[in-house]
Amino acid sequence: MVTHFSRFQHLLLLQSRFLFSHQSRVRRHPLIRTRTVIRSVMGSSSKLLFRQLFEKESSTYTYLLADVSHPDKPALLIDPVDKTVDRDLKLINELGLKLVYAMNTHVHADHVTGTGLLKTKVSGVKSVISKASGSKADMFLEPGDRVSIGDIYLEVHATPGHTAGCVTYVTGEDADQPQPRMAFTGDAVLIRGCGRTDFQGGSSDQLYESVHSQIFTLPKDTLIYPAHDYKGYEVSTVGEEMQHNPRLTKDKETFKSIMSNLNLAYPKMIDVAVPANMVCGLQDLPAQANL
Ligand SMILES: N[C@@H](CCC(=O)N[C@@H](CSS)C(=O)NCC(=O)O)C(=O)O
Ligand SMILES: [Fe+2]
Repeated sequence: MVTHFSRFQHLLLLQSRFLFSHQSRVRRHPLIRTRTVIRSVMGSSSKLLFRQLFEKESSTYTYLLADVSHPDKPALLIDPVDKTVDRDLKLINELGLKLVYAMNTHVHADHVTGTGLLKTKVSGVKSVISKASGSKADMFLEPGDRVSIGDIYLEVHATPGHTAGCVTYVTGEDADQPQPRMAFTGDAVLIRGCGRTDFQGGSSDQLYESVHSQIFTLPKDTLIYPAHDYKGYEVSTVGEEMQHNPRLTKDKETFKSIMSNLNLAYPKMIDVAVPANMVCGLQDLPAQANL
């Protein structure tokens, strides 16, 4: 009995040492602050390379996704900004990726998209946006369409309301896709906020319906990656926003009243950005003819 007890104790000790050293490794690892490592700790697919990049003047997030298990390492960018195209391309080259798609969640009003510029710098890149946006691009998406890079795909969900053509890109639900799922919500859902609805065909009624039917119906652990953040957040989840979003947790009438009383100044670049983004960001460049 004594021997048995001490063996048991020994096992407990070994187990607690393992847990302790594992936790310590995770806490002390110098790369833990990068989002790639966090994603792999969370159990994402090992095929997916994921980076969240920031453009500080417009507080815009650009997302880089690639399938690094594929020999070509095909990659896509979501919501690239013209001013940070060179930074993004440097990273893509350093990582040995092949940029295939430059996508937008909507026609942005606060910055010029980098999609057109990317097309002039990397041959074969295709610009992608929703058909409902009315913008120029190489590929037009409709609800339910999929955009694939290697084995990874994004599914298109129509989420109008901030603009008429807004879409959310959601990683696939199959077991071999990155888990938990990731939703790139553009300006439909911001962390603890949402996109304004006072221009570009915006409608608070429609935004409320879009979010509740297309985003809040995803699994609660789905990661939310917005196009902007003004408050210092990086990522949220569907469950977290369903519980804590100060606008979208309200009933529709209260939401509509909040949205009509935001009193926000128009984005500083709106008069430049919207016309430029309707032609893929290239209104002043000769390459426009190639779009
Ligand atoms: N001050 C910024 C513009 C800020 C702004 O209007 N942001 C938009 C998203 S970009 S179209 C928005 O929807 N904001 C919602 C909110 O609650 O802040 C500038 O001048 O560029
Ligand atoms: Fe926007």
